[in-house]
Amino acid sequence: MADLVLENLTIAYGNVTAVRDVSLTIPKGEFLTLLGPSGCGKSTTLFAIAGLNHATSGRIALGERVFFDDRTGRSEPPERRNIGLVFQSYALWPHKTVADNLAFPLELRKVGRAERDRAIAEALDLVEMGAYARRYPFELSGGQQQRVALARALVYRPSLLLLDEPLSNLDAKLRERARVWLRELQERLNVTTIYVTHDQAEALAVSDRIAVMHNGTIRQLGTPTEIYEQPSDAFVADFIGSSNFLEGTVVERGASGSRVRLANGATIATSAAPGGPGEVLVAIRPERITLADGPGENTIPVTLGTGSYLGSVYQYEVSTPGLNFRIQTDRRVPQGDVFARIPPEATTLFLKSEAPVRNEEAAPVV
Ligand SMILES: Nc1ncnc2c1ncn2[C@@H]1O[C@H](COP(=O)(O)OP(=O)(O)OP(=O)(O)O)[C@@H](O)[C@H]1O
Repeated sequence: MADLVLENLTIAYGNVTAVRDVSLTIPKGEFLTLLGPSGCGKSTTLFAIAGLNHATSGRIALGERVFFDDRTGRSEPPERRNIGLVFQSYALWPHKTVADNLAFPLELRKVGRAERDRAIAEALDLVEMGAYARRYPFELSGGQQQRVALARALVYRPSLLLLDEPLSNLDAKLRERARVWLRELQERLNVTTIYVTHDQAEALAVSDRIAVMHNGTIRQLGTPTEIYEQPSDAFVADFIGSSNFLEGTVVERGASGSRVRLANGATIATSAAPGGPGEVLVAIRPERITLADGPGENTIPVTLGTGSYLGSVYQYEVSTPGLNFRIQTDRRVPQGDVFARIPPEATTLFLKSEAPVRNEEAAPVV
């Protein structure tokens, strides 16, 4: 089984280092997503694997086949890497029919006519576009064009499939359906796939593993559950889903849990604190905080403020002197004084010095 291995990959454009010292092993058949904010180096990494840009240093190999190695000076040209690529823009040739779009990469590979026709029919069937072979791209919807682009990337049976935001031109509903369909197809073909997106919901839904990138480095590599439930640092906790970061000071440390005095003076039980200074951020997801009728274990009095309806849940701003955070509930709650319970097992502690830059999302006020 051929694993794709990136070793100490660094890619610079002049004095901008877009990717720094990235190492990653992707087993055969895995669906791995590179996820991160704009400019974090996702596409640069993908293009280096495809051979469309030149890595500065490091090594890229698929099993025994070395695509790039700066120590030996080896750099295989893109057309020899046998990689299927799909971009956000689809990049179909407008003057060629669907079948001719698929024929082109096979002609480049000098595949004979009979074999070519068979491969085209098979690839179009895979993406459920068999009936559209004679149409031109402008006669297809966005979703259909995206399927044709995928068929063109699969028609020569690539060893790797690289997808750069392939669904971002589709509307939200179609996009959701397309990702389920894409994942099913990828599993059926068992083709190793690297998917680039900045959409965390998409990444959580389709991936075997996610590599969360920031400033050209991988901040965390793990399954969607690991990334969501056990973020390795405050950047990941903030970027994936939504997190509150409550400032506090560790007053008691234990192997399995700590006690933290929050900025409002209340002391709560939390998960274990990191080593280092006692100033911490207690990260907790808004949906894990519950409302209680009165005081109790790990419960703090708060004032419930503005509410937003997010479609499936209600989100409220809550405050207590020195602390502001958000909670989510499945029912509408009147504004006023309430008690918020913070389950210790739902907290993750980070050093205060790691505080992320916040991105506030807008939602309709209820
Ligand atoms: N051809 C180039 N010349 C110079 N700098 C570049 C070039 N391509 C990318 N960069 C820079 O490299 C960094 C990483 O860019 P990259 O396109 O890999 O980011 P990305 O994570 O894919 O972002 P997006 O989600 O916006 O596509 C950015 O700072 C970008 O400005």
